[in-house]
Amino acid sequence: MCAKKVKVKEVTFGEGHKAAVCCSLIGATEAELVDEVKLIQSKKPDVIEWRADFYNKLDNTQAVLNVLTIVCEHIGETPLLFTIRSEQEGGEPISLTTAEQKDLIQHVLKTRLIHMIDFEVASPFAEDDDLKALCKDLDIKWIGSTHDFEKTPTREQMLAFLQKGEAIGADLVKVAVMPHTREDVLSLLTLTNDASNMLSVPVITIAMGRMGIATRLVGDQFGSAMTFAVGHQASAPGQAPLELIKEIQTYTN
Ligand SMILES: O=C1C[C@@](O)(C(=O)O)C[C@@H](O)[C@@H]1O
Repeated sequence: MCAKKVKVKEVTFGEGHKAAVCCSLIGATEAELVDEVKLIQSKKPDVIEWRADFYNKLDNTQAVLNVLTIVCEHIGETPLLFTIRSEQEGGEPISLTTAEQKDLIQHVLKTRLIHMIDFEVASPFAEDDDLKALCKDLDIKWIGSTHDFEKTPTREQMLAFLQKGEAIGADLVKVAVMPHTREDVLSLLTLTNDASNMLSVPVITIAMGRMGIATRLVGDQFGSAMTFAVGHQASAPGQAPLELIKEIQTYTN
C-alpha cells in the first residue's frame, strides 16, 4: 500500500511530495526565541518546530503559553510542530515529571496554536488516550518518533519502531538514527523505501551526523516526508542549511 498523504494547513506530507523542510527553534529564553523565529520565518521553511525542551521556563506553564503566542505572531501560516524531546532520545534535561509534562502538553494543545506534536513512541504520551483524543478533536497531527543517537538499529528494528507508531495511531511516523558506516546509511534508505510502501501513514527518516547527509538532502526520493534543516542553529547533528535543501529540491522534484 502507498503511504497515505497527510495535509497540515498548506503542507502535504507523504508519497509523491517533496519533503517538507522543517527548521527548529532552540532558544532558551523568550528574547532568543523571538530573534530565532524572525530569522527562520524570513527563510520560509515549510514547518517550524519549537523544541521546547531547550526553553528555560518549561516548568512555568503560563510562560510557555505566552512564548507560544508570541512565536505564533511571527510564523504566519507556517505549521508549528511542538516537541519536548526526552533526554534519553537526545533532548535537553528538563525538571518536569511525566504528569506535569502531560498537563503542560494539554494546555499547549488546547491553545490550538500548534498544528503538529511529536510524541516519542517509547514515551507514555504516545500511549495516552487523553492526549491522543485531544489531538484528534483539535485536528492536531501527531508524529510517533524514535531516535537513536548512538547507532543504526537493524532494518527490522527500525521498521518495528515505525510500525509501532502506526499501530498506536500516529498520523506520521519518524525514525532518526546515527550511522557509522555506509551500510548503515544504505540500510536507513532501504528502510525508507520499504516503510513508505508498506505503511499507511507518511514516514520520516533521518541518518544523523556528517555520514548521513544524503538522507537529509534526498531522503524524499526514497520516500521520506520531512527533513530537518538549519534555519538559525542545528537542533541535531548533520543538519544542512535550509537554503541548500531548497536549492537541491529544485533539481529533484
Ligand atoms: O526529531 C527530530 C529530528 C532531529 O533529531 C534531526 O535529526 O534532524 C532534529 C529534532 O529537532 C527533531 O525533533
